[in-house]
Amino acid sequence: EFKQLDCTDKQKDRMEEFFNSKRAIGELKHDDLVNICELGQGNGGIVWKVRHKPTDKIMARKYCSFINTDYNWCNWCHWFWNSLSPGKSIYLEVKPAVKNQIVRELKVLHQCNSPYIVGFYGTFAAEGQINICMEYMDGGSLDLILKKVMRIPEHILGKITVAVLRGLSYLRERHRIMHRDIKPSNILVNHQGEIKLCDFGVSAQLIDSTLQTFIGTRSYMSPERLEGANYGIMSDIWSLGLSLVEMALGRYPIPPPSTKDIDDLFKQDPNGNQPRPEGFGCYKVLAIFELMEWIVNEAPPSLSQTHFSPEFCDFIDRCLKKSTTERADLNTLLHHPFYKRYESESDNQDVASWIRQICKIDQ
Ligand SMILES: CCOC(=O)c1ccc2n[nH]cc2c1
Repeated sequence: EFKQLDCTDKQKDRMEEFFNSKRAIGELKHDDLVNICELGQGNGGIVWKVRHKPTDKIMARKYCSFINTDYNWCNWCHWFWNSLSPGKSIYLEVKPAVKNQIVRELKVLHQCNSPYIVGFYGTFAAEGQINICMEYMDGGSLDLILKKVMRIPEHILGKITVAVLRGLSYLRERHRIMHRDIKPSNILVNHQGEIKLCDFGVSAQLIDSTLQTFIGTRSYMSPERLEGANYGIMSDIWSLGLSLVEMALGRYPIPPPSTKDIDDLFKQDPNGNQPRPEGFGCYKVLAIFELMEWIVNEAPPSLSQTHFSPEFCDFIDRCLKKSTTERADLNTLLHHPFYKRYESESDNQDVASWIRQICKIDQ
């Protein structure tokens, strides 16, 4: 798979362009950045769209929010309720020495350069928070895209699959790390049709300082990880499979919707680009612990050939095997017919026009 780590000329040009803008920016300083608007709740912090005043460059800045551990009882209650809110993970307060270690470890992000990984401008500590400045992706994350359309069409999901598998390959081959948190909100897109991963676990200390409690109402964690067993890249494969089913159906697929529910969804809106009505798919949302029991004990979700190609259905089945010995590994998936069908078209103009139409980005 080393060959697929090569980039097309267009990708090389884009990466060269990014390096040049990064060099022009130089050392990032807190006072050089001005907030424009909030982009979303990343894992462990809020993500802002910011402008770098000296160069006018637009970036995304994530604050890693820490809480102070010298909390008294009421802080603890605040922390406890806060940590149960969807989508947020809470970092434990770390001593300055440990915070410096996190900033040091995050510097590895300067070496994470791939067309499938969101660009990194730098990290710095300010006002007791760790800031991570990244490339701005004007299409946002796929969970936000999924709120604008009923579901994502299979040919777009094919391109997303190619980008995620290449991003995972890059992280494994060049940095010997897994992602640890593949899900729609950590896959970003832009109006040029680029699809990139963000929020991967590059800093071991930052991971240790993050409460590994089950945050929020959904879990993309694999059965083995939920059971506390050892987990690795195969856990990312499960998360990819679950994310693809959610984006293909337009709703979190556990508990699995009935065949009739799915047929109704597709009858209502065959190509799935109607905006999602309020209370869409108001199905029984399982409590987080019920959900995790379901993932560990029940059959995994799957797609039906009524609405999806046999290759896509088989790809999903291979990703969502509950046993890691049966689950397909990265190399197997890089040779799967569903991946092969999309790996050759590299310029993603179909993705670009789809994103522009949904996000009403002209150009
Ligand atoms: C909701 C979580 O969003 C992020 O973590 C994130 C990271 C980098 C980005 N660039 N453009 C948008 C971004 C969003």
